[in-house]
Amino acid sequence: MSEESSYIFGHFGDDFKWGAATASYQIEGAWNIDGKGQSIWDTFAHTKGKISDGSNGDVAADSYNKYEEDIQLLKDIGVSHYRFSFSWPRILPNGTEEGGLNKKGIEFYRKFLKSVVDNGLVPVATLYHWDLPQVLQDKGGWISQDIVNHFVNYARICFREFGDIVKFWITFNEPTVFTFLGYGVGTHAPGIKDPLNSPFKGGHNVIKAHALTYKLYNDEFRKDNQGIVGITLNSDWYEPKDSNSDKDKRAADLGMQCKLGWFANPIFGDGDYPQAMKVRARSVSAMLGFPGSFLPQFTPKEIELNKGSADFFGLNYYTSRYVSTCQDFSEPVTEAKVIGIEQHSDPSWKQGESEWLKSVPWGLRKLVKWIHSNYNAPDIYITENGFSDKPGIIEDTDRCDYLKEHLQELLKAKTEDGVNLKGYFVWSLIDNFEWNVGYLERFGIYHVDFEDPARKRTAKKSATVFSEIVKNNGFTRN
Ligand SMILES: CCCCCCCCCCCCC/C=C/[C@@H](O)[C@@H](N)CO[C@@H]1O[C@H](CO)[C@@H](O)[C@H](O)[C@H]1O
Repeated sequence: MSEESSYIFGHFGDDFKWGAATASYQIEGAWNIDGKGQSIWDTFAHTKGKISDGSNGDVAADSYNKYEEDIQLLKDIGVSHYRFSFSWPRILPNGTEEGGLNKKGIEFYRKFLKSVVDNGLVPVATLYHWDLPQVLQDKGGWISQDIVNHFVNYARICFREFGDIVKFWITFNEPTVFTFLGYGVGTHAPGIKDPLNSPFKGGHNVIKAHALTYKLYNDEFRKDNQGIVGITLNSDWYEPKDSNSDKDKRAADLGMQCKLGWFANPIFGDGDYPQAMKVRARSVSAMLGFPGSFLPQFTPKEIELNKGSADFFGLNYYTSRYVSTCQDFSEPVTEAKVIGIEQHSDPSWKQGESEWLKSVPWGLRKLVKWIHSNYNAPDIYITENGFSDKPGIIEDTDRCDYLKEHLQELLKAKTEDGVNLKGYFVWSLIDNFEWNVGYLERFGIYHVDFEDPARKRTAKKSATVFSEIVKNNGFTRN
């Protein structure tokens, strides 16, 4: 089952962008400071039993106060771009402008952005990295149709307040994850368990909100601000368990269509959900006595709006799976059971500290090639890629190997396969709050001491290894 790989030398090209990524709830802290409203992650993490180590993001890496230091770290590793996210409730504590704009929140982000650009870095802003204002969740959150306009209005405020500085926008981070884990299995905020209905209703609203936000930028901001707007989707690569089995090949394709295609096909494909996903949703619905399909339908007008609503494809990649077919639908309902597949891994794959994360570099090359050929060769930015280990490791050899090996595969995809790869952002710049597992799994190339009130940052070995690749813009012979 192993895949051959070879080491190559070469560079990514002059226009390739290097960066590091973070997200507001995971690093900022200051959860109730300077007028910030409560987010669903504040509520969730403050609820006993939801986070493995009982922690929360109240202080996190304290980047609200230490962002200048973070910017210095970015300069130290030599990247040109910083991917961060705006906290919606820091800007709109009650979710909407009518509920009051938080001037201090706007001032904070303008100060932060000024420092980013004054230091010669390019800001890449994610509008939504999962911290929905709690007030909006109380009105139904992503399941409510009203959220579409609320999001577009929030986006308008960000374009208006920050569009002179921010030219690189990502509407959503990983919608499959926040809809399925947040509204399906309930391990993420807001903790709703309804695997066969709510994630798909929520996802439908996310796609509509994304497409309308893209239109908004085109109609009202693009001419003056000259920026780009895209979305970040995540996917594992699904490889047939037996490459000679047609059944396994179909299972792997179904996995790709349901996981990546769910959001990619409407935006980068024909404007609608993938046919295979629609068929699967109808058959699962029939099996469970759900009338029609749990997958909502777009109107022809919505399909037109969805189609082509991104200037680039943001991709987060962490791991891959071998896949075979599976008809088991016993409790608990998992993502794989909904899709109708069984997932397998190879014992030789290096295991991260996160149970779901195994290092499979060749999967990334196959994934970007798949995107290239299925969605008409879009510009692709790897907006996240990284490896987890235990707290406290500074000599993080496994992460160094992971980054080098994944960048090797990307170099092959770019130089040998002709994939339009435009940039790479490591996840993450610094150790941070890793959602439902708190601080037990670390992804930073800089260590953060969460016991220290000063949240001291220390470079790990991977910071040096990564910065060397950035400096060489690839892999050179010494
Ligand atoms: C009939 C159709 C059925 C479709 C069903 C599809 C179900 C999709 C379920 C998705 C669940 C995915 C769980 C995987 C999660 C990881 O990839 C995720 N943790 C990655 O998140 C990003 O990575 C960082 C490290 O975990 C994280 O800190 C960052 O904030 C995330 O952006």
